[in-house]
Amino acid sequence: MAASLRFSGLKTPPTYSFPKQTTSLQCHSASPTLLSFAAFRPSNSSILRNISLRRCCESRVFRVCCQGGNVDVIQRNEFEAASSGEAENQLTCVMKFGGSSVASAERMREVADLILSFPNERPVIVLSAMGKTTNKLLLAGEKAVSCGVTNVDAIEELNFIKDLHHRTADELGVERSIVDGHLEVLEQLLKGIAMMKELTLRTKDYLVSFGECMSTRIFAAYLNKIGVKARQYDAFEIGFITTDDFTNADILEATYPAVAKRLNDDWISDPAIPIVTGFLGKGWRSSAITTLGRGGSDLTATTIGKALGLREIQVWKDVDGVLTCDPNIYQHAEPVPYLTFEEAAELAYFGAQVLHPQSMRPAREGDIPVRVKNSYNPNAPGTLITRNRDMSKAVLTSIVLKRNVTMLDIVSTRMLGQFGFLAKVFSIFEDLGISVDVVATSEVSTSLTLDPSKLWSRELIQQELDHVIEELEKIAVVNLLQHRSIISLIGNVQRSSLILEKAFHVLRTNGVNVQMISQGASKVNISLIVHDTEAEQCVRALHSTFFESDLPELDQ
Ligand SMILES: Nc1ncnc2c1ncn2[C@@H]1O[C@H](COP(=O)(O)OP(=O)(O)O)[C@@H](O)[C@H]1O
Ligand SMILES: N[C@@H](CC(=O)OP(=O)(O)O)C(=O)O
Repeated sequence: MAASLRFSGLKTPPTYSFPKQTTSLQCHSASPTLLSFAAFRPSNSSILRNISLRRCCESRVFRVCCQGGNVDVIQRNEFEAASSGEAENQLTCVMKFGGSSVASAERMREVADLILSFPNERPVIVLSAMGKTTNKLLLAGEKAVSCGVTNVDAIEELNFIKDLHHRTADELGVERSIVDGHLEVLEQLLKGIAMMKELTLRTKDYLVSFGECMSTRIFAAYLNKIGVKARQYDAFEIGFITTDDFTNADILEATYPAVAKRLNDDWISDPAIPIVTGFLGKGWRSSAITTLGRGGSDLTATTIGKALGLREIQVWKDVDGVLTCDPNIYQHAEPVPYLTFEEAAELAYFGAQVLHPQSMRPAREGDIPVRVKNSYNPNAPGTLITRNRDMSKAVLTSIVLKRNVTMLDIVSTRMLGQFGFLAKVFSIFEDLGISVDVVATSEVSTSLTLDPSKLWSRELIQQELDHVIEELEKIAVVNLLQHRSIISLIGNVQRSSLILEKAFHVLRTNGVNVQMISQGASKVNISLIVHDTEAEQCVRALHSTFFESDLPELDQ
């Protein structure tokens, strides 16, 4: 059976045939640069895979790409003829506001004004929980484990959360009933935790979901109250399908067409600004609520951006963009005007709290620019993250610190010439499901660091480490070094000699010994491992050298 390409949401959907395919393809988004499709299994309409249809700049064709390569080509003018008229009314961008941006009624009002100050945009809004609600929910859960059922209603954090959401509703002039149901269930859940005397990862995710569910309901109600039509969505009800890795779930491919279809269909049939919960998903096996890891609303936003093929993804924070280093470490950090997806991903992965580590992936795959802006200072230009940027003058872009890292020095017990040593070492980490961050290696020895977040999210940290070492000691002498920090120099590795020369000068002047260094395949990151106690001082000194004094003229 030949496959066909249907353009959903169009009044007279054209159909294209794909002679060699046996699936049907349904368009779920259209933008000037990217169209996304889902391939459906004809027998039961389940999603087979997503397909990106990208504009070929030179020729007047769109190219359909399947996993294995191109499967067919469509004339661009045919598509444009089919989709014209619809594009004018499509959703244009996604705007994500983090907890700091929606921390109070006043902040919510300012965010509403900010959204309305872009009359030409038809945005999808993604919100995090208000202020520190997620932390408070987790604390309340931990207290419930040991406080006894009768004392749950006295948990300070529960009362703080109730008060914050009631007060916010009152101040915005929306009914408290918009969150009352959630607050009641939240209290029941805490009583359940108190009764069971345990807080599983699955329950933790359900517990923290109340934060985003309530902030989005209040905000949507407020927009409607001031005459701006808005519709609230729980991400786990509109197709955010994830793995069942509670507290750290990954988004599955099926999410893109499902989310696009739901948001587009609703928008076309009854336009209202979508207000979507960040951070949350639904486990594909368990059907339970999952979360995408702390700070996961950024990932929700980029996922929606890619799913709908939007023009731009905006993440609104409480800082003037991505900065040259963490402002909590060094207050003279400066905004970085431009970054590539690769630089931003390294920066996020190596610990810059400003972006979720996985959030660049959908944006890069969809080639959708990400703008990091300050909701407290909207006129600041922020940071623009795109596929490419002019690197000819770039040396160092940002310095990132990841603290409390565990490092292992592993030396083979057999001497030179032993093959398979590294393979054995890494298979041990694979078997135990532990991620490795930075590696430096020779034929018979290797030093590596373990991803702290992957360890922290588990309970048996010490036992797990003991187990790793026990396994490694069967083939090597192992030295465990804790309380180390990774300082990542994100920048133009084409200039690595200059970066290293300056960095080592700074470190020597400050009497710091580097314990490991790695410049891997990534063209944007050099990692230095130092002791935790020296790390912040190093970052400040490096910042002064790279960003506050003139660097030598660069050869072009
Ligand atoms: N390199 C960096 N650039 C900008 N902010 C950073 C950086 N490193 C750490 N941060 C911290 O990240 C915070 C913003 O991220 P986050 O708290 O997740 O924002 P939100 O909750 O608004 O999404 C800033 O307030 C800042 O303290
Ligand atoms: N509320 C969640 C998700 C999130 O993304 O928050 P924020 O945007 O405030 O970092 C958290 O605190 O992790």
